[in-house]
Amino acid sequence: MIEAKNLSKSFGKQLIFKDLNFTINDGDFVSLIGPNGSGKTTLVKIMMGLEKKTSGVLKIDKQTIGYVPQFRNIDIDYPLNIEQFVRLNLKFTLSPAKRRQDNATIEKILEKTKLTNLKDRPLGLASGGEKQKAYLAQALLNDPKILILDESTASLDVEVKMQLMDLVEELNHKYNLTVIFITHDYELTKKYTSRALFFKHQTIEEVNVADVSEDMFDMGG
Ligand SMILES: Nc1ncnc2c1ncn2[C@@H]1O[C@H](COP(=O)(O)OP(=O)(O)OP(=O)(O)O)[C@@H](O)[C@H]1O
Repeated sequence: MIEAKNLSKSFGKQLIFKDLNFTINDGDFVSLIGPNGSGKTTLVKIMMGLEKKTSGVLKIDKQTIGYVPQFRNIDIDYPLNIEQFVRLNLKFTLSPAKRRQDNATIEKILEKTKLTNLKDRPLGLASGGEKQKAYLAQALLNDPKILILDESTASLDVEVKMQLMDLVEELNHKYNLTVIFITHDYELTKKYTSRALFFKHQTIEEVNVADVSEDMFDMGG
């Protein structure tokens, strides 16, 4: 469970948000929506311990968080294949027993993310959706209880976005994985998320997903 009480953040004199109060329960599939610059990424950075809050309380049960970034293309000559890329998040070990365990973990994760048949494909030659699945697999490596998708579907084709989200939805259902989805995508918010937290005027408001409207994603700030 994640619980914020009067959580505030400023960068110098710039107030980003003030007195946020919300709870995210285990197994929730929540979207964080709102205009550019409203503080969505800043909030998840605070959750991940990458950024300091200014005041208030943020309680997160001691649990690992997986993070999937926005899609960025990877050069065609990137040296690793999909399996090697997913392995990057493993700690290097010389212990044969630990290596066997790691191999089993990798196999399981590739299966979970439906990458088993693609594991030898050079990442640079993989499609956009396959690359995002590889990032997802990496994020799942340490068995997180919370998965943060930071605009992870942006710049993917509609069909590919849906495939990635179907997979995330399956993980959410099967493993009660909490999903926090930062997005500017109206359709995906409606289709996949069960709760929406709307960043507006330096605060957030819980909105029924049925009442989410396109203007809430206004890019104008
Ligand atoms: N390290 C930093 N130092 C100073 N200002 C920052 C820093 N990080 C973010 N900001 C500012 O904080 C504000 C909120 O940024 P943030 O990235 O959290 O917004 P966002 O809602 O995720 O935006 P977007 O939808 O465009 O990704 C912006 O004005 C940004 O410029």
